[in-house]
Amino acid sequence: MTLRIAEIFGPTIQGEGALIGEPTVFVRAGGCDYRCSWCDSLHAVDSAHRHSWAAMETEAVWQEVRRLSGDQPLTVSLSGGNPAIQDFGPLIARGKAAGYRFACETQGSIPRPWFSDLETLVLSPKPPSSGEDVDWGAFIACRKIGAGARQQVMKIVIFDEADYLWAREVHRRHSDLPLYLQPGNPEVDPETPVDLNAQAERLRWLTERAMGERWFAPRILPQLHVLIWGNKRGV
Ligand SMILES: C[S@@+](CC[C@H](N)C(=O)[O-])C[C@H]1O[C@@H](n2cnc3c(N)ncnc32)[C@H](O)[C@@H]1O
Ligand SMILES: Nc1nc2[nH]cc(C(=O)O)c2c(=O)[nH]1
Ligand code: SF4
Ligand SMILES: [Mg+2]
Repeated sequence: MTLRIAEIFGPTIQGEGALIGEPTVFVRAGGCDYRCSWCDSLHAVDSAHRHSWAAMETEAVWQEVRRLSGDQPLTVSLSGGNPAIQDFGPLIARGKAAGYRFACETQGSIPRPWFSDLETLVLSPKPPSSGEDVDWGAFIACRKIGAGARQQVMKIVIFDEADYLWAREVHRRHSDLPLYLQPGNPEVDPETPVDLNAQAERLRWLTERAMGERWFAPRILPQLHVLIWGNKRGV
């Protein structure tokens, strides 16, 4: 199986959502069916960056994961781009046989049989500020396969009041999925420093908005890697 890979990096800590703080190696797939206005990983999305993506056999990806982890089993997070465009089934099988665990971050637009082989499926439907429209039929198909994973969670990025109200409504329809909210980071150029005070202010607004109306369903978290390294790539 040949895979289009934008980058493989780590070990680092998972900076977002349910597995925050977990030692992780990231495999970032090249290519995405979405173009979110605020995407922080355009180097894995925009075909202008295609030349920097590598065509790698599953075995080569696996060997790189082994090298980075020093052969110690840990969590491998499949992200992107949308990793669901490609077939990560063989990589997951290879890694699981060696005791590694797999997580996947996807917007939930393409269902894949290998979702059921994951430890953690993170579904991240996109709110109005992204400029994308969610195909809820596809999202529900992803959920159905994801039911075979050990856990399945939802993570929503919030930039503004419209996103917040949207997240409340989505949670109403999918209240059985544990929900994580994170404030959006509007500065995604890796060369420009992140304004951490402004990020803290967005987190404060989001927290007070939810607590103010006694909405206790979501866990609200910052992007830990952004606090540590800003928009640096490969961390
Ligand atoms: C780069 S995406 C790749 C995986 C998949 N395409 C997705 O969107 O779920 C990984 C995570 O980063 C989030 N994300 C992307 N840009 C962001 C930004 N500017 N601020 C906060 N989170 C962002 C996405 O919503 C997603 O949860
Ligand atoms: N440390 C760290 N945590 C992350 N969580 C989600 C990421 C992603 O871009 O998919 C990411 C990332 O790029 N780095
Ligand atoms: S779906 Fe994910 S990778 Fe694709 S453009 Fe949106 S945030 Fe970026
Ligand atoms: Mg990211």
